[in-house]
Amino acid sequence: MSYRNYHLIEKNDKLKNWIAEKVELLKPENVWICDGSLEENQEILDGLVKSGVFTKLNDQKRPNCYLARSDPSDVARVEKCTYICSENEKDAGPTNNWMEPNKMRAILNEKFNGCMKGRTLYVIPFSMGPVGGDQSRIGIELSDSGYVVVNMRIMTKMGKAVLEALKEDQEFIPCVHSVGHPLEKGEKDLSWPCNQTKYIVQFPESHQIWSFGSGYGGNALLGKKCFALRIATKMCHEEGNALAEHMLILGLTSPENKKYYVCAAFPSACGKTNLAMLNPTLEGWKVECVGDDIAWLKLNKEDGRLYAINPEAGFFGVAPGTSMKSNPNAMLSCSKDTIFTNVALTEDGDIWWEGMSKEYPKGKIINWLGKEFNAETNQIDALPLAHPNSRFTAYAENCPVADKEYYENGCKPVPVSAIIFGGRRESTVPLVLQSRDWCHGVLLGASVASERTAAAEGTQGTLRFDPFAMLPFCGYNMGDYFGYWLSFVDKVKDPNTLPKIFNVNWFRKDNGRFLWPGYGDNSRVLKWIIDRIEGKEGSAVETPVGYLPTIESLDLTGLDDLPREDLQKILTVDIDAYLSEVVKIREYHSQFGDRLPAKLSAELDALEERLKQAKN
Ligand SMILES: Nc1nc2c(ncn2[C@@H]2O[C@H](COP(=O)(O)OP(=O)(O)OP(=O)(O)O)[C@@H](O)[C@H]2O)c(=O)[nH]1
Ligand SMILES: O=C([O-])CC(=O)C(=O)O
Ligand SMILES: [Mn+2]
Repeated sequence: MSYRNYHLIEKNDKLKNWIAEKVELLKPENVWICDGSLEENQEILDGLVKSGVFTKLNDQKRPNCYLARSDPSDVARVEKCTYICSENEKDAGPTNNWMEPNKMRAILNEKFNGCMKGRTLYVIPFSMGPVGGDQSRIGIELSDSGYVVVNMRIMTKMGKAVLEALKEDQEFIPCVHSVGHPLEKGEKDLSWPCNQTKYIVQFPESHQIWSFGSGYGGNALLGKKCFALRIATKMCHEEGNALAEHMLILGLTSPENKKYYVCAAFPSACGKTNLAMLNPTLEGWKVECVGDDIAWLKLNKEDGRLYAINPEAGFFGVAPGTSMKSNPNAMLSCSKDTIFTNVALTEDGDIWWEGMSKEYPKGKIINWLGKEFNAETNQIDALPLAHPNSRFTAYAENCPVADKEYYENGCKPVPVSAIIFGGRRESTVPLVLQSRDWCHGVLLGASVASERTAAAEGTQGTLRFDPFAMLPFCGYNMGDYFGYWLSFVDKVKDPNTLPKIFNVNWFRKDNGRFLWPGYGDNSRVLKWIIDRIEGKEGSAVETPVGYLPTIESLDLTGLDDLPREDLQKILTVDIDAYLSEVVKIREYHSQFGDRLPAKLSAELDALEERLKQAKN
């Protein structure tokens, strides 16, 4: 077996043995230990272009950018094929697919046996969080996909420095990934090899990850959803004072120059990236981006506060709908050094997607499937030009509003003042509300429901519960996870040191029209949240579902066009709608049986009681 860069692993016996064992199973043609250098990256990129996987974009327009088109069947996370294989079925809980670990291991052994024939096995050492950081953790991904290597180099801290930091007795998370398409001698490769059979498997007790058959995003970039969420949730629960969450982290500076950090959990494709880098329409306010998808939080026992890091180093952002108008900072983040997946290619070698501009670009366009389209002839069978879940992979540090204080000082944990939950809800849920206290806030998280999006397979638009926006990402029983969240109030001397909890909804509609302008105007809601944190008098009214702003307490300067009836609609609590919501939440929670914390049921009962009283 020929190894490239063998010296990088030579001193670590545990790592060396693990790799050797896997090489025997996977049977690759050769092994490439990634050092993470620019030269190495360029070599892999050039190879991907040569083999037709990548198209290099126009260097004048998009320096150092590439386009990949996936197989049409491999465009999103596959939740049906995602498993939590705990020893005990009950520990995976009713919201996860489960299979007996031994049975799954037998399947995986069969699937992975020889699956890398004719291919290079890349060894990808990566750190989630800054290399050597207090809250950071290390993983090693084995993959037969060059696409995965160049994406992991953007999404994580990847390469030699990680191996140097990894001590022999230190834990690393072993991640094995294959596209599941071995090559026989002389067989020509596909531009996006994958397998119709897919397995995305987490073994929570032994902290192992195995992924087979897909090359796409959350299925294949194993540092992201598999490690930083599914395995990390389990590790945090074991340790007892940390959380791994599907949350953005933003720094918010007020006109008084006071800085606050806010985390927000919304389900996939429900606005995290947009909120994380928003340009406030309110004068004097500044938003800086720490992270747009995942937060690792840790309780500091001394001051009773939660401190957050972004375990990722890049954005894997939703492309459609992103424009210089809706999210200029995301557009600028992907103006260079970016990998685009499943977007359209324009005649001048640039990219395009629905919502980037009102009009189609001129000339010949190649859609995400490789089909030709022209604005003049307008063949509708080539639409949409970009897949609804097409994505850009961009360096966080290329974001114009990347939080300087954070990124230029070694990514040290930041103290969190507020946690926001939210989802995509046409009706019922108001623009913003504050929880009564921590436990009521946990109920808000446990009750998040959202209309389905393109980020995962399934019928779009139908409502599904997605507690804490973690439904596809919790690595253990979600009932236990609710209990764990509740327990934080008992871990601190004064509950006031914990972040205040809020719920938002940017997506209320009336006859198909959004009632709230959203995007940069969401800064008005952030300002209200700060007013609440600072205890500003008269900023809220108490309602059965929590504290809501009055129209007067929202800063609407410059929003004269917004009809006041619309505002009234999104700031009113519809008691009857909430009463039927309570029934649905209770039914949803009942699946957790004896793992549902009594304290959470009591919170829900109390909410129902308050609603009933308001009705009478
Ligand atoms: N109406 C409205 N749409 C929004 C708003 N914020 C985001 N969106 C749209 O929601 C979609 C997804 O937004 P993102 O910010 O990419 O979602 P995300 O939560 O980061 O998604 P993942 O990366 O899948 O976890 C895009 O089409 C946005 O244009 C808003 O305030 N109002
Ligand atoms: O995991 C992915 O493929 C993309 C993502 O951020 C999500 O779906 O939440
Ligand atoms: Mn996400």
